[in-house]
Amino acid sequence: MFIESFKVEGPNVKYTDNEIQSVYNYETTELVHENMNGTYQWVVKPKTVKYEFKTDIHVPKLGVMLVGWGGNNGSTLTGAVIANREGISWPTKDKVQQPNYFGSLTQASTIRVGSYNGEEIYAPFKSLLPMVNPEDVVFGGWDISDMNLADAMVRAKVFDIDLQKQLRPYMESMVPLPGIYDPDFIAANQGERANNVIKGTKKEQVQQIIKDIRDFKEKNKVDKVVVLWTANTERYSNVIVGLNDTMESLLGSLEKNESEISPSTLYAIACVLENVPFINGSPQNTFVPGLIDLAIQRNCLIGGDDFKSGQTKMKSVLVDFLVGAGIKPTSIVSYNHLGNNDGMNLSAPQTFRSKEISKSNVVDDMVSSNGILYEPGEHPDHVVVIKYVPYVGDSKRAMDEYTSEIFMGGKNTIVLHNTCEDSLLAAPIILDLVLLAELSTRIQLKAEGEGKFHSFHPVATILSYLTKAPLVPPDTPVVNALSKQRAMLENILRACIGLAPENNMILEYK
Ligand SMILES: NC(=O)c1ccc[n+]([C@@H]2O[C@H](COP(=O)([O-])OP(=O)(O)OC[C@H]3O[C@@H](n4cnc5c(N)ncnc54)[C@H](O)[C@@H]3O)[C@@H](O)[C@H]2O)c1
Ligand SMILES: O=P([O-])([O-])O[C@@H]1[C@@H](O)[C@H](O)[C@@H](O)[C@H](O)[C@@H]1O
Repeated sequence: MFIESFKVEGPNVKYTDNEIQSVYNYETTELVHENMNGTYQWVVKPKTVKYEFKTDIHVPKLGVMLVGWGGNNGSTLTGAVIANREGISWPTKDKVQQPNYFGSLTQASTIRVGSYNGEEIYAPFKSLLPMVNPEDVVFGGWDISDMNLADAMVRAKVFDIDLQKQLRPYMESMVPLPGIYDPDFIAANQGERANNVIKGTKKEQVQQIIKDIRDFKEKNKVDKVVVLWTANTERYSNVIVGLNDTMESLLGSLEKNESEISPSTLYAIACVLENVPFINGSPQNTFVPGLIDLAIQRNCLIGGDDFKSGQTKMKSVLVDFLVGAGIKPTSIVSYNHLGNNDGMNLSAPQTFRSKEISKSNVVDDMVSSNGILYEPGEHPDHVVVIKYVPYVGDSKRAMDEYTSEIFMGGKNTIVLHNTCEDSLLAAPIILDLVLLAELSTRIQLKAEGEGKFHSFHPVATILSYLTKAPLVPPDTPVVNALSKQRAMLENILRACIGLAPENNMILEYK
């Protein structure tokens, strides 16, 4: 059964006029490798750590500034939120289509709250904690192309024509601010659209981005801004000692107008200096060590990398299932072709390499979790291929082949064909990223023994369900398995309202 909302009553939660306070006993383990009579024994010791959480329940008026606003993803998300807000429906050859948020974890998924008269009861994921309503979000942003959002929507060829016609009046007045353009970091084929760029030194460009954020905040009277990169994939920046390896070297390089600082890192510097959360939806290493250092020093949320939307999302499910079932993937071949501008940009070797890295590392944690199947250092053959085929446009076609070793020398091969519709999968993920980033900045926590409440670590691992290559703090494990990422997120939000993690035991019925 589905319920729209619920309230928790119990000793572990208190609702006040300003916040939700909770107490959560974090049940974990501590491992020791003990020498017991000459032989070493791993000893696992259950450990309970008491946490306190408090969540500010005042939902702000949120501004979302997209870098690459005029792109397929940016125009698609903007149009979709308008369609939902205005209740715009449109005829298709099958039916009259209603707007929705399908594909958004926060807006279209549910969580189990318990059983009632023998029936499982589910509630909206977004009912866990007060979140921004997407239809209250004010969108803006930058693009190196000056095309207005209505024309950009046409260029994207994502929405049905009748929907585009109805959205045009709302979007044609939306014009992206000039962006920071550096042809050295994206494919040369992007040059023809770069007619809307910020001139000046890199430092002057950063200062302009900061001014843009302040002007946007003032003009739209928003309480908070979150910036998200959905611009084109850049090549990796070279990480060089003295250039960008520390906060000081990065800021020093900015002063010296060093060419190796990428546009995405410049936007990120501006956001961190302005204490505005910055999320990277692409695979490049925007967050060079110096930027991470700066974000930590300024306690500003950063998150990424690379939206996990289709082929890789499926991979982080399938490999988790196979390895978890004791089946040994030995060969993973992931091919896809697409015809949108992202695909054109990825046709350049240096930008493709950024995407190849993020799409390839996603199985590492699952493989290293099973020493029965894999020897130390052993891993499946893993190939990623992306081809640009203009005709298919945004309708990316992914084809995967998974070959595994099974019982007694057997082999199993799974072949998938996945028509991903790139922007219709990515846009709801962008929405979740900005809403969850904003929510996480309203949560404070304190473990027993810590003197005072503090925010989550600025490197927002909490967003990892939504990214191919989760950015984590130094010395933190990377988890890519989708089910574990979703459970982590849900259980942290459950802890904020005094609910235990969903353990799926349903002991009462065993
Ligand atoms: N399913 C998906 O669509 C998906 C999944 C994961 C990651 N991504 C990533 O999301 C990004 C956007 O995808 P898309 O399909 O919307 O691409 P797109 O090419 O349609 O849009 C990118 C936009 O960014 C603009 N741009 C490029 N460099 C800029 C800069 N420095 N400053 C401001 N604007 C700039 C371009 O003019 C373009 O309008 C890509 O990097 C892509 O790899 C997409
Ligand atoms: O998310 P996913 O489907 O694994 O990966 C996708 C790639 O296969 C595609 O070529 C690229 O254009 C998208 O940006 C996205 O990164």
